[in-house]
Amino acid sequence: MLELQGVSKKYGDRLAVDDLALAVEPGQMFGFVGTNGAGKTTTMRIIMGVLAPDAGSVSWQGRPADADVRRNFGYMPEERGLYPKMRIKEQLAYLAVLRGTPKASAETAVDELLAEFGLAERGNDRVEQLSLGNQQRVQLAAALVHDPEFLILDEPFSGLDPVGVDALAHILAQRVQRGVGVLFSSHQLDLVERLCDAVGIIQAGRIVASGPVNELRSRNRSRRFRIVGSGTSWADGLPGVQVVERNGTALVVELAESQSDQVLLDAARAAGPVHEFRPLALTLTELFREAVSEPVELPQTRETQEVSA
Ligand SMILES: Nc1ncnc2c1ncn2[C@@H]1O[C@H](COP(=O)(O)OP(=O)(O)OP(=O)(O)O)[C@@H](O)[C@H]1O
Repeated sequence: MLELQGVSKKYGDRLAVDDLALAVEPGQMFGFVGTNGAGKTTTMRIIMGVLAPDAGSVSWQGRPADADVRRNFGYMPEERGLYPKMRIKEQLAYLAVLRGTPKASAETAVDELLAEFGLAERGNDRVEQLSLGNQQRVQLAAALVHDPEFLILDEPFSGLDPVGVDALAHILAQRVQRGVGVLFSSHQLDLVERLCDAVGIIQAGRIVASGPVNELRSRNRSRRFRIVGSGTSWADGLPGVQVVERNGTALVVELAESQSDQVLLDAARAAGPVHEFRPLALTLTELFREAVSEPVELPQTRETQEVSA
């Protein structure tokens, strides 16, 4: 298990990560989500040892994460960082050797990865000759080439078209099936919801919600209900009830915090027989909105800091 405990990091007097704790199991796909500047990249850099935290610890399988432990990690940094002019095969083999893979097995691993990524024919091309989607695949290949047990991926899906997203998601899902843990950041909540078993929602450097998506759903009561009854006009003008969707005799409504679901049910029954009455599962977007709705003072942006510095 990858575990972070009490991790804090300041840039000057700006607190970017604040007493952060999270845990990701082997074989788990963990989505790390938060608004711009929430502290995702900083956290991932701390996990990889690129940045030192001011406080707290990072451990893997119970061992403090030192350089040795981190050799088990594969990393796709925000700033990417492949050499655009170097040939793909050469570059990947170089990275594998750098991380301790013997040269002969590095070359085999590169060939296998390129075949898996549909890039077998492109091994002798330079990175800059590839499309953005293919460059992103090579970036992922660079994170995978030494067969790591854990992957830290900073926005791996950004800028990809739906085909590219599916290709990358498929490759990651295969690794997860083999027991590799994956922590990736993303702003695409629908994608995170589709791919991840668990999520961590970060706001202003703090984890405001984390855990398996289903658990988060059951902890947060939905305010949306689907009702199939007699007509739909009975819901009009009901205090604290907003009609979201009508379809024949089916209705989806959003209930205000102040309104009780029992009042809604009574109103539906007063209009005639009710055939269905159920809260709708929260989407990750709704969970996210709920989790970040607590007012937390947002950190100054990098730009603001630079201007005021
Ligand atoms: N090198 C730096 N110097 C000063 N402040 C920084 C630096 N790097 C990040 N910050 C600030 O720290 C906070 C967290 O930034 P970070 O990049 O970790 O967030 P993020 O969640 O990855 O954001 P995004 O989704 O926009 O990539 C922000 O307020 C940012 O402006």
